[in-house]
Amino acid sequence: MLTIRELSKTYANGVHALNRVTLDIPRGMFGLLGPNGAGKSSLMRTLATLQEPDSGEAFLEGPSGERIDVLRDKDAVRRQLGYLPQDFGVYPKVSAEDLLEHFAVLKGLTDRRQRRETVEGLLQQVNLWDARKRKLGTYSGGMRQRFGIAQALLGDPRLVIVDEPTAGLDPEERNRFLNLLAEIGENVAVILSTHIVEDVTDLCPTMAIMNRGQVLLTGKPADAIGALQAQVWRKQVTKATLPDYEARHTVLSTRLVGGHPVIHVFSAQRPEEGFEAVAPDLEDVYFQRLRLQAKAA
Ligand SMILES: Nc1ncnc2c1ncn2[C@@H]1O[C@H](COP(=O)(O)OP(=O)(O)OP(=O)(O)O)[C@@H](O)[C@H]1O
Repeated sequence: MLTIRELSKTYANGVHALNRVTLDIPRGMFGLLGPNGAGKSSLMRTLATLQEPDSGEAFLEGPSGERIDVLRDKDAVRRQLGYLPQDFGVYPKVSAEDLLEHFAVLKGLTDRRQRRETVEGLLQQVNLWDARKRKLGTYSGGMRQRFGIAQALLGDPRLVIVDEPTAGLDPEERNRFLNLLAEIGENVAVILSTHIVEDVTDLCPTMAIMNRGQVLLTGKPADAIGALQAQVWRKQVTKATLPDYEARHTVLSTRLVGGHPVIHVFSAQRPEEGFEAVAPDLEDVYFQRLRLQAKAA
């Protein structure tokens, strides 16, 4: 659905935000996972035609199978695009229904009856129908994000980009929001950028891990997890000995369990006495890739 080739971007301050990013993004949910500053927003903004890369290409498959040049044919891309930016702001004194109606006009839905049907349908789809007359300023974070998805879906986009949408949502709102995205992903390509590993584990059939402008891994989460089989080991240690373990081993993560640090270590063999093998998960994959990159630097 979307092919990205060798996209690079260096900002005026010298930061390499994108370093030859190459990705193939199919229909369905695609998780773009990376820590803060990885370059996710730079990539999302580039695909949303809001900023220019220094070099590289990107092509989107159009409704009749035609190739749309994302970097050159911006209007054609925008007609196929729904975008929920990281800092999506709403007018607090306006109702959801009125603002969505307003966005629909901007999106070119000129026929009044058709527009009303679209707005109603979207408010129902994102479960805000009962709250449609309320001012957006009274909405919870999750409701605001669901409103953000409604505006992104105006005009039946084939590509939906959502940038860090679950940050700051409580678990219930987060689940609700992710379920909504999964439903949308049945028909179109949805790129979900996030630094929350579970967002990707729970619902993305394909994914990429990104850091410092580079793609460190791309593929199916299950394959990446499978490749780490029998190479992740766990041990409970003390706070005092933790730095020694970190010096001797590739420590992927440290978690306090009952006040004691429990470490996950990446190693082809049992690192030493007292370590037990654990089934790897996507968090192990994520940290292993970040550690490998740090070592190579
Ligand atoms: N307009 C800009 N000018 C200069 N540097 C920038 C600009 N925008 C982003 N950066 C820098 O580029 C790098 C990548 O930023 P980007 O926002 O793309 O990352 P991110 O993965 O989306 O992280 P976050 O979740 O914090 O937004 C960071 O080091 C950031 O400080």
